[in-house]
Amino acid sequence: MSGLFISLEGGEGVGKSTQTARLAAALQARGLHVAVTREPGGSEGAEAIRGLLMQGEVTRWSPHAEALLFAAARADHVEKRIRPALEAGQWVLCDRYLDSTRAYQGGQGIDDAAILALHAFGSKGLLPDRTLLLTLPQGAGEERALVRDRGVADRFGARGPEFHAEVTAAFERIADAEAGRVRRVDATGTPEAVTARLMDALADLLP
Ligand SMILES: Nc1ncnc2c1ncn2[C@@H]1O[C@H](COP(=O)(O)OP(=O)(O)OP(=O)(O)O)[C@@H](O)[C@H]1O
Ligand SMILES: Cc1cn([C@H]2C[C@H](O)[C@@H](COP(=O)(O)O)O2)c(=O)[nH]c1=O
Repeated sequence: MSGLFISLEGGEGVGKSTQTARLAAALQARGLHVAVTREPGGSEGAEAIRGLLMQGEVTRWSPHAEALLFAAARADHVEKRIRPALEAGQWVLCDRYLDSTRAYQGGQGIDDAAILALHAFGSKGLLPDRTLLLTLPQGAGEERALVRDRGVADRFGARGPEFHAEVTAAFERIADAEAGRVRRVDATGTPEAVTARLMDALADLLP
């Protein structure tokens, strides 16, 4: 039996980690077996690459090098963690996945076709069954993240508002182009309200 693969996407601080945990609990309460994971990371090798990607100066990696590192981390994560969980019949909830590369590295000029080619090579093109795109008014997520991180941003959070606006626009383009896979979910309001919307966006997949 094969499980289902769900990714949660969106810009900085929109509530993906909060909602990944809440959604897992809601699905478990329905008797489903759920594996929770995240990117970059999720396997031993990918977590090591995460350290390289998240620390240091904004200019530590070029956009091309970054795209390769994310693809390498994802290849390990898919092989060691995601595919085995799916093959064991689990629902895999992943906090960020391929669409984050398309939005963040795409937003720095890396061609979408090149990112998809790397994904085809590294991860045999594995796509989520459903992607939940959390949306907030521009800037609201970055503000939440700034409060959470007490003003100390990582290599990506430290970039300016224009960059984050481009990331949001890229996610929107993906959602428009791949409406069968990607569902937008309003991330305003209480965590409880957002989880209820996420469950609605999965209703057609639930047993
Ligand atoms: N519905 C909500 N209302 C208000 N605050 C929230 C809500 N959901 C999450 N938060 C808070 O906003 C901050 C960012 O949430 P979270 O870490 O889940 O976002 P994220 O999308 O995973 O962030 P990142 O993009 O940095 O990984 C946290 O401090 C969290 O407690
Ligand atoms: C998967 C992925 C992530 N990023 C960026 C987006 C975020 O700023 C960080 C991850 O931080 P988080 O707090 O764990 O969300 O990495 C990216 O640029 N490209 C990617 O493929």
